Amino acid sequence: LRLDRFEKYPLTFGPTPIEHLPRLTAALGGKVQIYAKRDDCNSGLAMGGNKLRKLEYIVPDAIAAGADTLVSIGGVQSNHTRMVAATAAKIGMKCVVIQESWVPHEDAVYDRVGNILMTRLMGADSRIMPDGFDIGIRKSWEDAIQSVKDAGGKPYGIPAGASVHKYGGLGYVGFAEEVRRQEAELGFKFDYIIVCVVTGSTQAGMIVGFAADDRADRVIGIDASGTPAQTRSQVREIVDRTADLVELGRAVRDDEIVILEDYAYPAYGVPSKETNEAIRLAARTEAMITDPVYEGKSMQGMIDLVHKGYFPEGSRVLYAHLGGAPALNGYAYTYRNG
Ligand SMILES: Cc1ncc(COP(=O)(O)O)c(CNC2(C(=O)O)CC2)c1O
Repeated sequence: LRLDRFEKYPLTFGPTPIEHLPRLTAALGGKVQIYAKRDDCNSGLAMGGNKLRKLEYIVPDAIAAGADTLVSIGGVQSNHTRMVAATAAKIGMKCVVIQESWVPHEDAVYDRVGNILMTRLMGADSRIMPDGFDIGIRKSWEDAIQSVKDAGGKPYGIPAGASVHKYGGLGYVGFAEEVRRQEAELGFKFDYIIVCVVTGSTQAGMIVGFAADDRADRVIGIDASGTPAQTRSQVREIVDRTADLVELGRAVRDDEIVILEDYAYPAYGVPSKETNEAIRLAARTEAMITDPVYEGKSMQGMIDLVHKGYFPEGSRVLYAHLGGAPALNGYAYTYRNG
């Protein structure tokens, strides 16, 4: 795949570790081997996470454009806007982030802790807006870009999750290439990769990357948006754009895009009882911290799929941990009793 033709600005420590999870494997019956790839531990920038892999391919374009301000968008407890703020601080640009009201929250501290606390600490201009959840292009974001221009700045717009950005899928094509190199060292290949999907470019990049060795349909997306049709069409769009950019050489078929919709309930950013049980199981068997918005739901999905026998006995399943733990602080009330 022609990934090498794209400039990468280093924001991460490099390849992320793959670790076997023996106690979680045992807790799920021991017939499917569970591993995790720790993209949640990928950088020293403000607790890291999946968006930094994407931003490594986006930053060179922002610098080439002569921008002085990164402008992005997410919910109040967005991990993405926290990582854009971190990137701006690290490369010496200013940052404006729109934090829309994507989650009906029950905790009084929700808009003061975790991701938004760090975003503010890193000097970003974080603007809370009343608009509800939607992964698409928002007027609030376009207005923020204009406001930077009106103030004489040079804005560089990064859409939600850096997903529909022209280079949004490249980072996770690189993830697939990295996994292939690690598989060569491990002496085996993973049968499935589990990934949380919302704005789509994480899974879309993986699909293109793993299509190169005919494993696109082994990338199992667990929807956490609660708007699966919109998420699926965004994944489709990003797969096609990214496949062209890296010269995959073939079209990815619709049936190769696997997105499971059964775990996003009750709504984006609202954990179910099963989500909370999954978060506790991973924490108590492997001290692996997942969150109620994203990774808790992909963990819930993986656990359910194992119980349902979705993975043939002996399968090796790679859980992509993409970050998200800081948002737990906005759910302190939910987990007050552990
Ligand atoms: C920890 C974590 N895990 C998975 C995802 C889903 O990734 P995609 O948006 O690329 O599908 C996010 C995204 N988060 C968004 C955010 O604003 O934080 C883009 C929605 C995430 O933060």
